[in-house]
Order: sequence, then C-alpha cells, then structure tokens
Amino acid sequence: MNIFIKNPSVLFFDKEKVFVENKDIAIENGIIKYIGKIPDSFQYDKLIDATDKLVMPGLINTHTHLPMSLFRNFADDLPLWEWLTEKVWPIEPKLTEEIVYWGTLLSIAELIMSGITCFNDMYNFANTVASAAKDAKIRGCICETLFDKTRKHKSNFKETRDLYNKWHQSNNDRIRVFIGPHAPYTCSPDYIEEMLLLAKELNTGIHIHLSESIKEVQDSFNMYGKSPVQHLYDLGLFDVRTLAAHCVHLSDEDIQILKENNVNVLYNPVSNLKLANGFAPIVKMLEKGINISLATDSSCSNNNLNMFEEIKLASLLNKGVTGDSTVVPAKKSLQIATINGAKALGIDDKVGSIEIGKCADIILIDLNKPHLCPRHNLISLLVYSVQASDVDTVIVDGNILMENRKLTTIDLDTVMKNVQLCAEKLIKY
Ligand SMILES: CSC[C@H]1O[C@@H](n2cnc3c(O)ncnc32)[C@H](O)[C@@H]1O
Ligand SMILES: [Zn+2]
Repeated sequence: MNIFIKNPSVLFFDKEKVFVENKDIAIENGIIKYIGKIPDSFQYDKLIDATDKLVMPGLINTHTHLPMSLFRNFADDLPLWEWLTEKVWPIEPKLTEEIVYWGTLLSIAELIMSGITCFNDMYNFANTVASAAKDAKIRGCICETLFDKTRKHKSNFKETRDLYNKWHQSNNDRIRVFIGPHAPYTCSPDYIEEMLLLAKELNTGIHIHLSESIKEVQDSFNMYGKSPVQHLYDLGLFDVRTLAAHCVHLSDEDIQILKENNVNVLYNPVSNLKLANGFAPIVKMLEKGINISLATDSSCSNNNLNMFEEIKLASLLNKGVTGDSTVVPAKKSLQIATINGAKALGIDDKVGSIEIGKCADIILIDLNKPHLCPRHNLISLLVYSVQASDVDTVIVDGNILMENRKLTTIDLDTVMKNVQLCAEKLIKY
C-alpha cells in the first residue's frame, strides 16, 4: 500500500541534531520514498491529512516480557528477589501456549496504542510470542530465556535453534531472534560459554539481565570474586552483540568495560524504581559514549508498557539524581527511545528515524489537545507533555496498525475477554 502523509510536523534526527520541520511524506511498499516535495507522479492508495499532527519514528521498547501482562498488579511492593522467587517464578510453570498467546497479544495492543512499533522480548514460549507478533504485524525481537540454575531442568538449545530457523528475519525481516541467558546469577559460567558459541554460530546477539540489584553484585563478588560485568567480560560474552538490561549497579571499571566492548545498555527507569533497585548511572554512561536505549520491562514490574512515561522519567530522574537540570535534555530522551533502540538491536539501517529509504515505522501524534497547547517547542512537548493516548496513528513496515486510535490487526475486546479468563485460571483469588 502506498501512503501520502500530508502536512505533518516531522521529528528528524541528523547525527546529534534533533529538529522538527513541516514536510510531506510518501511511503511506497513499506519504505519511505519521498520527504518534502512529493512528485505529482506518486500514486497512493491512502491519503492521511496530518494537519495538527506530529510524525515521529515509532518508539522502540528494548526490554520486555510481553506475556507478563497476565500478572499485572499481581506482585507489587516487593524487592526483586522476593518478587521473582515468591510470586513470579511459582506461577510461571502454570503458563500454557494459549495463555501466553493472549497475554502477548494484549501487550502488543498496549504497545501499539502507546506508539511502540518495535519490541525486544525475553520470555519462555518465544515461539508463541513470535506468532502473536506475526498476527499483529508489529516488529519485534524475541529470545527463549535460558536458565540452568534456579530451575529444575537446564533449558537446552534446541528450542533456540528451532526458533532461529523458523523466525529469524522472517515476516519481511520484522522478526529477529537473539540468544537469551536470563542473568549471570541464573546461568552457570559453562552454560554462558556454550551460549556464546551458539550466538557466534548463528551470527546473532545476546539479550541478558545485568547488574540489576545490589544483591546480584554482592552475590557475584561472593561467588566469583568480581562484578557481574567483569564476570561476563572474562567469559568472553561481549565478543558478540550484547543487549544488557538494567545495568544499575556499576563501578567506573564496569562502565569502562561496557564502553570498550560496545555493550548496549537497556534502561528501565520505572521498573528500577518500582523494584527499588535504584538509579542507573545514565549520565556517566552517556558521557562515555555508551549506547543507551529505553525500555519498560514487564507489566508485572512497571505496571504498564507506556514508553512516554519512561521518556519523561529518563529526563526527569537523571536531573534529580545529578542535581543538574541540563542533563538528559528532551532531545536526548527522544533519541534514547528511538534511534538508540534501533542501534542496540542492529536495525538502525532500517528503522529508528524518518529518512528516505528506511522502513515506514512511524507514529502520528494528535496535537489538538488542551495539554499540548500552546506549542512553543515540539521537542519539549513530546517529552514533557504528550500522553500515550495522544498517539493517533501507528504504521509499521508500511502497514497501518492503528488509525484514529482504532487497532486494525487486533480485536481488542476478544483479547481482553480471553486475558481475563486466563488470568482467573492462573490466579485463584
Ligand atoms: C521465563 S522468561 C524471563 C524470566 O525473567 C523474569 N523477569 C522478569 N523481569 C525480570 C527482572 O527485572 N529481573 C530478572 N528477571 C526478570 C521473568 O519472570 C521470567 O522468569
Ligand atoms: Zn526484565
């Protein structure tokens, strides 16, 4: 389908410059074909009048556990270890493919409705997560979580290999597959080394939780005599593309290792606050030139998938923590939520910014709202004033997934009904 977006304000990135200009956009077969003057010869199937709308790259949520929408508001006000071992891990063995499918689809509806066009998920039943992503036509990276400690059975690599063979670069390259060691504290060194070999063989990356809590760091020193970052570095894990979620408790030496090894840090400000894990040293890492991207974590530790909350918090929290109101300015938060996510996932040649030749993964924000008036500065407006419900239209790979806030690929009433039934089956009140 060819789409003509007429008269929008458009958010552009040019290296470190972030700016808004009024330019028409033409999309041909999923690709941004023209920006600005559209040739009279351009034939389109769909005209979108974007007067009073702002077009920006779709948000990229780089660390999710999508099926955990089923556990929303089920385990709150607990520290990470109790949250995992007393509430979440006891209930996860009751999940089935069907339950996971509905939970994932609910999360995907929430992603689309808050302007997220791409996710990076870590969960079991990754095949089912991929099926839901395929059905909804959203872009996403998946991995089957691998544990060999704290679980009865060591997960084998067959599932990951099958997942890779079935899904990697499938659906017009909307779906990619990573290797998913859960964390340094749930995977033994030998097991991590085997995963590294697999990642090298399959030429893909690693998605892992890292240095999330003080307990994790203390346990690592007790067990290995070194920090979790140093431990993974010594195992050679950072030889492949690594996406490390959280990275809250880091020494200066850890930060240097992350920088020297091009580790991508997936920043989860709300989840880090809610589980009382603390504040990741984002300003220090940005100063070093580490690629920071943004994420929500799961609906069980957040308790939603609203990236606009994370964007605002990324700016506010780091000002509060450092006592410096100039750090993580609005434009930086917008980069962290879009192009930096694409860089982390290795797809910045395809998505993450509005550029000719890139895939049309874009969202339209309705500016005709009282809390968005007057419009002094559209970049500040996007970070400090916009709400997820202001997202009007969402396009992924040239497919319209939401128009005037109506989902086109998901029957939301059916999904919500099924999720409620599944949640009642899982959790007896
Ligand atoms: C079974 S797949 C993924 C695994 O990770 C657990 N999880 C969710 N959020 C976090 C987090 O913030 N830190 C560590 N582990 C987390 C989830 O419950 C699953 O068991
Ligand atoms: Zn997580």
